[in-house]
Amino acid sequence: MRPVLGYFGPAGTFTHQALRSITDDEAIAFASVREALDAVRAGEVRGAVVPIENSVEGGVSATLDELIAGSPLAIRGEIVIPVEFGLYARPGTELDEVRQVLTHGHAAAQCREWLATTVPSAQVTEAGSTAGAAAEVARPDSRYDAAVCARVAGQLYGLDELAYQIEDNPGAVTRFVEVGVAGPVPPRTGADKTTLVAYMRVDHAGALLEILEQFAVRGVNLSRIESRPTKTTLGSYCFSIDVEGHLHDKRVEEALEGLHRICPTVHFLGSYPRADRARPVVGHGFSDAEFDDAAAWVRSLG
Ligand SMILES: O=C(O)C(=O)Cc1ccccc1
Repeated sequence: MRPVLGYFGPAGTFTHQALRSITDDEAIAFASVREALDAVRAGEVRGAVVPIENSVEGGVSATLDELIAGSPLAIRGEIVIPVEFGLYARPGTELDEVRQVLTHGHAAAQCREWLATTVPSAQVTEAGSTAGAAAEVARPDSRYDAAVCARVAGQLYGLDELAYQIEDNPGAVTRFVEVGVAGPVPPRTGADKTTLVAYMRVDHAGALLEILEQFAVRGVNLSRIESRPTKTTLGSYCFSIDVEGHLHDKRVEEALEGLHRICPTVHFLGSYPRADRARPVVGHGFSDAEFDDAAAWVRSLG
């Protein structure tokens, strides 16, 4: 295995910026989330950084699906960075000449209003990534006039900035995760998150409520829950869930035991330190000491 990290590239993607915020070491770009995670599974890289959630668009489906698509992977850490977009074109292109815009779907969604107002006649086409779009626009014979991407990508591929901060929701952030092969769970920091995927039974009413109850009755707060189709039949869903806490917190451990009892399948995708280092508020009756005390009391009953 090469002791390097992979990332969703090419150079200049927001994912690349997220990676650069944690290391200056050599890293390998992959053209898709799937290729980056496949390289982790194949042992070609020691881990990979991929986008997972955006404050405007929600979950990144490719990542949520690929994380559970093959041999077990685990999230080792998260990175949250602000995302600001610009419109970049080959030198000489004016804003009113822009007819064809190329960008990643999440970028298009976050700049939809600005594009519709400022370049109303432009057609927006989805690219594999924002930096890939910039690289394509840089080709002299490209059929695309401009790319929506990060400023670093515009500069990297020799494009001119036609506009900056074109996002419809200023202050948007994207969350990225560093993923490795599943192994021992890192120790608790006191400010951790746990990611898992729970499959819902479809044979009776209230199955989703039963999943949520496992957390609620143990005082475990969720920071994200999203449904994803299981890809088997119409109407069959699983839930991708982030919980506040670590596998070795008693309340999380017991919630996972509860899920295991009621769900046909549960994937554990890792416990890792939160990017914001915020410690969860543990309600009365839900601390480790209170769980231990309760268990000791039951044992003492005979
Ligand atoms: O295409 C990129 O640059 C990515 O890293 C994916 C992405 C796209 C838009 C917002 C955040 C991340």
